[in-house]
Amino acid sequence: MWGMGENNYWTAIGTSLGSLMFFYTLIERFFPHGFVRQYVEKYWQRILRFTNRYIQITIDEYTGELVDQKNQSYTFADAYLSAVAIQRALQLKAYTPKNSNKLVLNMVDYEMTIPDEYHGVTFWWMLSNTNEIGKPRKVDTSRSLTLTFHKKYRHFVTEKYLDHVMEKGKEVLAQNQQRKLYTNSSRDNWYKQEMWSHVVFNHPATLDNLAMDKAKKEDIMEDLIAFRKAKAYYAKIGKAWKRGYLLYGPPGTGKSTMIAAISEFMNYDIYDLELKSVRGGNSELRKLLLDTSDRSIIVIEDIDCSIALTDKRKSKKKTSSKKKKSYEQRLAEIRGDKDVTLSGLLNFIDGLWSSTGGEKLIIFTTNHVEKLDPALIRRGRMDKHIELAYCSFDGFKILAKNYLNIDDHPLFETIRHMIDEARITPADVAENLMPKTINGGDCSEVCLGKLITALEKSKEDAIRLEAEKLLEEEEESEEEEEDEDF
Ligand SMILES: Nc1ncnc2c1ncn2[C@@H]1O[C@H](COP(=O)(O)OP(=O)(O)OP(=O)(O)O)[C@@H](O)[C@H]1O
Repeated sequence: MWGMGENNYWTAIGTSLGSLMFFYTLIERFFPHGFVRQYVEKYWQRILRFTNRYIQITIDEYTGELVDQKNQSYTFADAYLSAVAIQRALQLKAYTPKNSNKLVLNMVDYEMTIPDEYHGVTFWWMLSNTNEIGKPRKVDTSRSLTLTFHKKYRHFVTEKYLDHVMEKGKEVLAQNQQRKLYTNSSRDNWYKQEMWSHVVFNHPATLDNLAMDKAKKEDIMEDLIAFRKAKAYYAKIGKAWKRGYLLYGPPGTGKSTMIAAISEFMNYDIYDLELKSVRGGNSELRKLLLDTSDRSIIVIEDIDCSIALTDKRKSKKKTSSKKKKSYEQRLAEIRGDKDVTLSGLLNFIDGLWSSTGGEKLIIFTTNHVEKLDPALIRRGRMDKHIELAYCSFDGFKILAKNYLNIDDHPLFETIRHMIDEARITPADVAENLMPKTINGGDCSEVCLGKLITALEKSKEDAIRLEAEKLLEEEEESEEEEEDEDF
């Protein structure tokens, strides 16, 4: 009898389990993936709330009653959670932001729980349309994010986890945004009180396809990565989170291309500051620079041509050019334009800068590094000096890969022997490697042949230039000797 009863008992359990499995499979079959899990988690979070072992933190979408008082923390946490939701394959909505052609995935608008794990601790986030469950906010479209965690992790959350959420959220936002190129040279938007106008920046240059020695490139990448991670370090040493790069080298060696590549690598916007267009002098420069956003690169190209290189030299220049002034100078005089001075620029780089937030690179470029005032480029202002040189064999190989999609060719050996002596710029190498017709055929042989001819010519030119220089020097020293005899 007892045996029979036991059998019935197990049969009943088996049948119940079977039915449960059947219903669960049916629900999972006909409802979206994760439907059951999502609802269990949603109520689980509410249950946790009523035990006194758990703490909840709410981040509202708006800081006040008005919709324009957007809470930055909400924006970052929202972006972070969207990324977590993607990883966990939860339900998402897709949209394309204004001024962008990128598809962005975001959390759905109704109540939804997202579990997140950080350093082995599980957190629960809930997106809701109300401030507190059951209490609607005054701002119609208001939403909030509620974080639930065990109270033993209180310090961990406030000291580590929330910082992690904000940092990662910023990164996600930056990846979703398109880079912009700002310029101050057009005054089209001044009536709107906008000092900078911008276009979407889609330059194809990357540090990978930049022709440059491998070791030098790696050094730059390491420097940039270290800078990006150095927020706490800069705060600790009490310095503004900024870094200055000086790019120098002959025309066509890739200074502008490198700026575009750094912008791509860091995902920073570029502010192309045209000093000659700063008509209001140092005070306008100050306003312009205060109007730049964090995570950006401020570029002054051809710094030697943009500003009088020392204030002293400038005043000399002024007196000597009294008789013969250019049309632009006359125009500036009549308009009452004020000059940006070297001391104004230095003052900004050192002092003012500290009050403008953080994570900014400032890049100067020049073809004539020897002309620059040492005060302008001393370490601490321009922390890293990068020479963009004539094309090396390493650089050529990158260009051959970019333009011809080849890693090797029998003509490479000839090029290896010639390229250093030829002193040819990457721009000239690129010009020769560019196929003239795009017919899909392999034109490597022809393009490499063209490059070899260009290398021969360039080498011949370099020799001729050297001979002329020697001749000039000899003539000068002969003249000096004659003067001494006389
Ligand atoms: N190092 C490089 N790697 C890849 N392409 C390059 C490089 N240098 C130059 N080029 C090619 O040559 C063109 C001109 O280069 P770029 O304008 O960057 O040179 P630059 O040094 O800034 O010149 P300038 O001093 O005249 O402004 C670029 O559009 C790019 O196609």
